[in-house]
Amino acid sequence: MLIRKGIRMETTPGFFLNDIDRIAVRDYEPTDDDVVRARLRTLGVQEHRIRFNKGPAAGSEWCIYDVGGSRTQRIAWYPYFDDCDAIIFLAPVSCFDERLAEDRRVNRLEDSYMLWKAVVSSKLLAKTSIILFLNKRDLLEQKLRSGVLIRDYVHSYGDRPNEVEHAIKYFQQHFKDILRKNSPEQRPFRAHITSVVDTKATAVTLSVVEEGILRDHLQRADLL
Ligand SMILES: Nc1nc2c(ncn2[C@@H]2O[C@H](COP(=O)(O)OP(=O)(O)OP(=O)(O)O)[C@@H](O)[C@H]2O)c(=O)[nH]1
Ligand SMILES: [Mg+2]
Repeated sequence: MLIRKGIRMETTPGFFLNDIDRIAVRDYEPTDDDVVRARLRTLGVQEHRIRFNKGPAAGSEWCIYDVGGSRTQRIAWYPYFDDCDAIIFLAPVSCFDERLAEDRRVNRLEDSYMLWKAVVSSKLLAKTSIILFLNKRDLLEQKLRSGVLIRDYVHSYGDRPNEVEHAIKYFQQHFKDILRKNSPEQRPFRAHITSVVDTKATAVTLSVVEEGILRDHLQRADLL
């Protein structure tokens, strides 16, 4: 745990401890890598305005809302659904064997499926682009390598190979089926496999997402 400028940060195990000599100095300044590894719980809704000065969205300003994901925070989302072009939905694929901190009876992956179903079936969001990030791929890989068996937690996984690519394909198909069955209007299934702590790869993913959101936005404007 790091305490800095009044912010409590829980950390990805090992990452900060391995770098303790760099961090435990008086004039420590966090790097981008430190920032993405910090566990900084979002309370309520945080608004960020970003002006693009290059790429397809150059010249425009986007308003990005970061919403708290835990169950008690979700009620705060609804006022933002009204006028929103796109949602990036992060589902942690490494969490198939974990339970919610706020309700130990609920498996985290099951909770992501339920929340995804609620979001994609919302009539208010029928025209909103929804992009799924199957996130924490790196942690899924570590977990499977350490010997955790998916079928012990996800019984329907059966005899499929206990390997990262097979697992992601299986989870992804489940999200896709939920979208197909519950979306009030037909819409494409857009998914990316991510480890958002890999800032370079994430920048590439985000530029693809940016283009897609712009395209959808222009298409909607054309239809109006
Ligand atoms: N290794 C790894 N760690 C990740 C990844 N994505 C998020 N994390 C870590 O997971 C922890 C939680 O990330 P946060 O961004 O604080 O979580 P959040 O989903 O916004 O949670 P709330 O703010 O409570 O909704 C942090 O320590 C992140 O560094 C990933 O793809 N790989
Ligand atoms: Mg957050």
